Amino acid sequence: MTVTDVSKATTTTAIEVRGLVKDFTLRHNRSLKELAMAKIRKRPISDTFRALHGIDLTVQQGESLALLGFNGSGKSTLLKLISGVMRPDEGTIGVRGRIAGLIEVGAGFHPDLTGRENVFLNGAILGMDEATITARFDDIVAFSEIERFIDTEVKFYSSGMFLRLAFAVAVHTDPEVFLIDEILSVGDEPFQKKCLARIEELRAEGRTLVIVSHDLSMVANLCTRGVLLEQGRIVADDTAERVVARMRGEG
Ligand SMILES: Nc1ncnc2c1ncn2[C@@H]1O[C@H](COP(=O)(O)OP(=O)(O)OP(=O)(O)O)[C@@H](O)[C@H]1O
Repeated sequence: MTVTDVSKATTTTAIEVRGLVKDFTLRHNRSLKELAMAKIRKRPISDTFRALHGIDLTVQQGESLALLGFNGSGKSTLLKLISGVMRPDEGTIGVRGRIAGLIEVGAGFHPDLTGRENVFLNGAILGMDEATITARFDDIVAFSEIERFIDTEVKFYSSGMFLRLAFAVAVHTDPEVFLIDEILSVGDEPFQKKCLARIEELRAEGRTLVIVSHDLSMVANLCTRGVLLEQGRIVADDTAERVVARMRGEG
């Protein structure tokens, strides 16, 4: 986790983000001649792109928040910073409680290990001890419905199979804060429905959810709050329904 200081936040705060800035370096492929000319002319061969411009966001425990915005607006970058897989250039991030993130298909899995070995690896990354993973192993595999392939190396898995195992492990870590990026879309419809039902249960139990999705109907149903990003800035923070309506040009 990047920073875990929620001292100034209230006791019900789950996520506290202040002044978050993220820059990426854009490199350009150039020929040797162009590189030499750039050096002679003292022109930079790379430039910086600011993906997030000082984001402030507080999420209360038990809130279900949809991060919305068009392609490239900074949603995944913000989620990666909150989950701790990426570090900000400026600003602070505080998260209270056990956090599980489904951010990229296959992230946290080792390709040369089997599904079974990866359940233990991924479970450990998400903070479960070996005895707990062993106790929950059968439930994890049953949820994923990929029993037949559990001893196959995951480099042979399809993206839907990765999602199945990753989602199954993540929900069995008993997360207090659950971050989900677009990846549900790689699951087939029955599995997506099963994931959504489980997410609903987590919400009903008072877990904090942050969801990135382009499925506007789904997030309008699932989430209570919507935050709209535009070019790395928050431009709306309202009910999910109203933010979805605005994105559809109705608001
Ligand atoms: N590793 C990286 N290197 C360079 N630029 C990046 C990197 N990751 C993201 N970006 C850029 O940052 C901006 C925000 O990207 P991000 O993936 O957060 O957007 P998004 O809102 O999740 O988009 P989408 O809806 O298409 O998934 C984009 O312009 C993207 O090209």
